[in-house]
Amino acid sequence: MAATMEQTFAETPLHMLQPKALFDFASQTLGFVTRSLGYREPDSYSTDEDNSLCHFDIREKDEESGLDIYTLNEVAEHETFDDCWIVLFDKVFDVTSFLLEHPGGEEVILENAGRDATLAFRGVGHSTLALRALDDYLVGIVSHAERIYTNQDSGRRGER
Ligand code: HEM
Repeated sequence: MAATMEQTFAETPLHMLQPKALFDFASQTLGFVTRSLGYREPDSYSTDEDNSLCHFDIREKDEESGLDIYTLNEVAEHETFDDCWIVLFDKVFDVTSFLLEHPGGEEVILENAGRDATLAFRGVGHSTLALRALDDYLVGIVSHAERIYTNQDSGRRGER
């Protein structure tokens, strides 16, 4: 519904208003104008998912895979039972919902929470079933400079 101005202010000449009333008038006018221009309180931005104007996705994507790029520092922010990411073969996985499902128990994954778990993962000798299960938890790829396995030139390091 369109915003409307208070009737009382509209009917009273400005010079007749007391300071308090003048202040109210000014803040109402400002509120009216800002709402008309589409301004909303910052809190309301997150709840309005339909408004695409308020949705910014500025994360860089990997050209080759199309995956979101994360630095290892960013991955390290997700190191708890409620928010657990790990890195396997340079890919980033959000395994939070998998922790309690993991046949090997949640502890072994939590020991590697927020970090590269490739060596631990490979050490167990996971089955192809386990490898396929990874897809469900993929959220991104490690930044190019920090990749160990998937850089095209990683095998040539040290030649220069
Ligand atoms: C998203 C990541 C992971 C997935 C999807 C996954 C999946 C699985 C699956 C399906 C199994 C059953 C055995 C098999 O099929 O290989 C298993 C067992 C196991 N996993 Fe994982 N796993 C993950 C991460 C890890 C990590 C990071 C570790 C760290 C050490 C780990 C350690 C184990 C262990 C110790 C077992 C038990 C092996 C046994 O009792 O024989 N897993 N995992």
